[in-house]
Amino acid sequence: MTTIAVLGAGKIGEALLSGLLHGGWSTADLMFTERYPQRCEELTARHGVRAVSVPDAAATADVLVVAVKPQDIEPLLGELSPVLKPGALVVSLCAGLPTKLFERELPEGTPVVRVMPNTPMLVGEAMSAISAGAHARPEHLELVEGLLGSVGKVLRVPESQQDAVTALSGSGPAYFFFLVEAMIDAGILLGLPRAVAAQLIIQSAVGAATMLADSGEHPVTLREAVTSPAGTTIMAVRELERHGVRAALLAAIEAARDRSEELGRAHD
Ligand SMILES: NC(=O)C1=CN([C@@H]2O[C@H](COP(=O)(O)OP(=O)(O)OC[C@H]3O[C@@H](n4cnc5c(N)ncnc54)[C@H](O)[C@@H]3O)[C@@H](O)[C@H]2O)C=CC1
Ligand SMILES: O=C(O)[C@@H]1CCC=N1
Repeated sequence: MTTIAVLGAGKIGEALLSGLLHGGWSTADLMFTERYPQRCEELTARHGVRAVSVPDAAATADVLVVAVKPQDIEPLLGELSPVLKPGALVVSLCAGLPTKLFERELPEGTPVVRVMPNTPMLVGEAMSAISAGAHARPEHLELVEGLLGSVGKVLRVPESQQDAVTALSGSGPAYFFFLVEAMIDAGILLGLPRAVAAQLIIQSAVGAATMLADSGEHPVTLREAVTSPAGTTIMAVRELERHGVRAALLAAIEAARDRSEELGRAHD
């Protein structure tokens, strides 16, 4: 069995551990490192996975999944590089950071796979996009596909598309949460109790997402089916267009892509 160490078990690192456990992985094959002892205790209590040091992780794990903030990458790679086992695979979940940064800081020939996952990993519904570094072979990509396939869907993309992927699906869940939050507020504006508004909107989101995923229909077709001539929906759509919601989404996602590129350039 492949042994996985998550280096930096914050929000996404914990989501990966939790998703893998739900996907059938055993606690014996998983471990993590964390800089705060309290966080180690909390995660071990919650998931039964053991906390280890970076040298212990490097000595035992076949796959080292780096899940620290991009700003914290250099000290971690400085700690990892001298203890990394030859042949171990390094998987980065870090937004913006190119594989060449890892290849520069780690021993010559280290296979690196860059991944952009998202937090629905927690419920087995992640969207992850993966790209090979210079020394990653087909079997490394297959291993990562197997790993992430147990917590959601996986797509291979050229690394040049990873900043756009980060802006779309990496950050994407936040945009949906933002919309849901605003729509629940609209229910409050119309005088509904918060719990009622939340139930109405969350179930509508689940239903709409399931239709998008399962029907094979284009979103425009699905939206048109809700939009009756001179009905209620077209009145709302006119307001969405008047307030530039489509343009706002285009600009927002472009800004997220630009930030991902900037995070990478900070380590040139
Ligand atoms: N939160 C999200 O939705 C997503 C995050 N990512 C990427 O995942 C990475 C982590 O993001 P989050 O989990 O949101 O951040 P976070 O701040 O929740 O987690 C990072 C964790 O790393 C730990 N850490 C930092 N330096 C360490 C070191 N040297 N040794 C051991 N532990 C160390 C911190 O204590 C913290 O718990 C980032 O690079 C981010 O771009 C990628 C996709 C989605
Ligand atoms: O906001 C961020 O930087 C991270 C990367 C993608 C989602 N969260």
